[in-house]
Amino acid sequence: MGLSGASKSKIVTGDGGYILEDVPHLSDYISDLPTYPNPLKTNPAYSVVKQYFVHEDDTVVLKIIAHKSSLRGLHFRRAGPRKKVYFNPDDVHACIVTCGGLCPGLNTVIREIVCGLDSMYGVKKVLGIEGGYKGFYSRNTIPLSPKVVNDIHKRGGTVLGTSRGGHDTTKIVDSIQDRGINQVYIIGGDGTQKGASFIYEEVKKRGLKVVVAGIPKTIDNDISIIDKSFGFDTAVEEAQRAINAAHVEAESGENGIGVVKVMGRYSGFIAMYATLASRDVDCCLIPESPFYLEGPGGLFEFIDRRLKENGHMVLVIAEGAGQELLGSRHSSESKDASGNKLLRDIGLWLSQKIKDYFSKHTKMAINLKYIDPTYMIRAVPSNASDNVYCTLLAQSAVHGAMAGYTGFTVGVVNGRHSYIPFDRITEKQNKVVITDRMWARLLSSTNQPSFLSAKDIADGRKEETSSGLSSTGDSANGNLVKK
Ligand SMILES: Nc1ncnc2c1ncn2[C@@H]1O[C@H](COP(=O)(O)OP(=O)(O)O)[C@@H](O)[C@H]1O
Ligand SMILES: O=P(O)(O)OC[C@H]1O[C@](O)(COP(=O)(O)O)[C@@H](O)[C@@H]1O
Ligand SMILES: [Mg+2]
Repeated sequence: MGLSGASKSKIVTGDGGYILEDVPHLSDYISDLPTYPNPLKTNPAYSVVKQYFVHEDDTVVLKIIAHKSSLRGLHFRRAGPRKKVYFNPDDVHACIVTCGGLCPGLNTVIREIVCGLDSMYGVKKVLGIEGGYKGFYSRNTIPLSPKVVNDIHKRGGTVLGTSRGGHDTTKIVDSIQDRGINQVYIIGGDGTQKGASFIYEEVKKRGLKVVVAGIPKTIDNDISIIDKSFGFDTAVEEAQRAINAAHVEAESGENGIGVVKVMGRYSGFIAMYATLASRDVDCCLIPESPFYLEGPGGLFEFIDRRLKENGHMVLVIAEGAGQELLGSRHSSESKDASGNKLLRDIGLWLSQKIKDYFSKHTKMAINLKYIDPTYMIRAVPSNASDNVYCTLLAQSAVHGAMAGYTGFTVGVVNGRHSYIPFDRITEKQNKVVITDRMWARLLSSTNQPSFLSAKDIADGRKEETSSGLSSTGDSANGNLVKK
């Protein structure tokens, strides 16, 4: 096996086209670090475990579908406890920060980092950074202990507070250094993980023995590589409530139309999954699938037909869908503090357009109810399965940090917890692939128009092939399956 140290990423190659995209380790830039036996070995709770530690060569494959002639392809380091740790638990001073928008499960991840550090490794010093990245240099900190975080998983939001913007690498690393922090746990989405990568680079430049570990968060499920982000299931479940309400309203009125807007800036996963789960939805509109309103094959024609057939209909729209139809707003004011494009309210706009169309062009009196549950969906506590998921993610992050790995995001890849380099996580966003079988399943469940011409479909296929990623068409979650 050869190690290519020239590039930014740590690539290890092996036989049969095997590639390990490894994560950095403290020992890459600090020599002669002392190691300690992992205290899990003597932890009575873990005495039942047959194999205490993850083998140091264990890796997780990215491409799970293989052919006879397939290369073994890209792998990531498997997460989990290691035989040796690079920190004496008494010397650990950890901190946790949450950044970006809310997401169900944030408090669970905070809780389980604190409890995992304490119960598995005996680490007692953990600090909560208030209010996101800017909290490192402008806000207070909260000492966190298992007692302090005991009940927080039952609450929505984040007990630490969060924010957008304010990422100042120098000030953040100064604060880490001044406080003597040596493990930094950063919970946040794609923007946050980019920020975490800068923190890691600066820490390395200063030669500090500080681990930087990311835990990916977003209800939009738009983080690539990982199977699914925590809180997504909860968000979909919550979106169902709004869809149910819209259906009840629509069904009860004459020519009732229920319009529900859900989050999803660039990716329509919440809308797609909520639609597939509900079966009451007649049309689902997502950012990845452009649509048009008027003329043959347009949305108005479809709504008209559905109302005549069923007497009511439910439409679910992701906030990022159809933005091009609204026209652009002055670019100076259209970004948030983190640089994310601010979107106009497509749900409200579309509802008005539908009302206008029916009053001007038909004799049909419609009864439209617009429901916007966006913030309700992400402000709830995580459900049972997300709670367990958050616990495992937090523990994987703790194991990685104690083992001296750094510059990584922890994530589940094909069902296995893995350590993924920051750059890999942030290089592109996860999107619904509308030429994939999952979107076809949705189209077949709603019977809505695809709004695609034969040329659009052919172009989409060409694009996937040329980007080196192609869909097998049968992925379980509607993501690309990398070949
Ligand atoms: N390219 C970037 N470089 C450094 N920091 C970033 C970058 N993008 C976002 N951030 C920081 O990450 C935090 C969260 O980003 P944001 O985009 O709001 O949410 P999310 O992490 O959920 O995508 C903010 O404090 C922001 O300043
Ligand atoms: O109003 P806010 O707080 O900026 O959040 C809105 C955004 O939050 C999200 O739910 C998630 O965004 P992040 O993952 O960047 O936090 C987007 O879908 C939505 O546009
Ligand atoms: Mg983001």
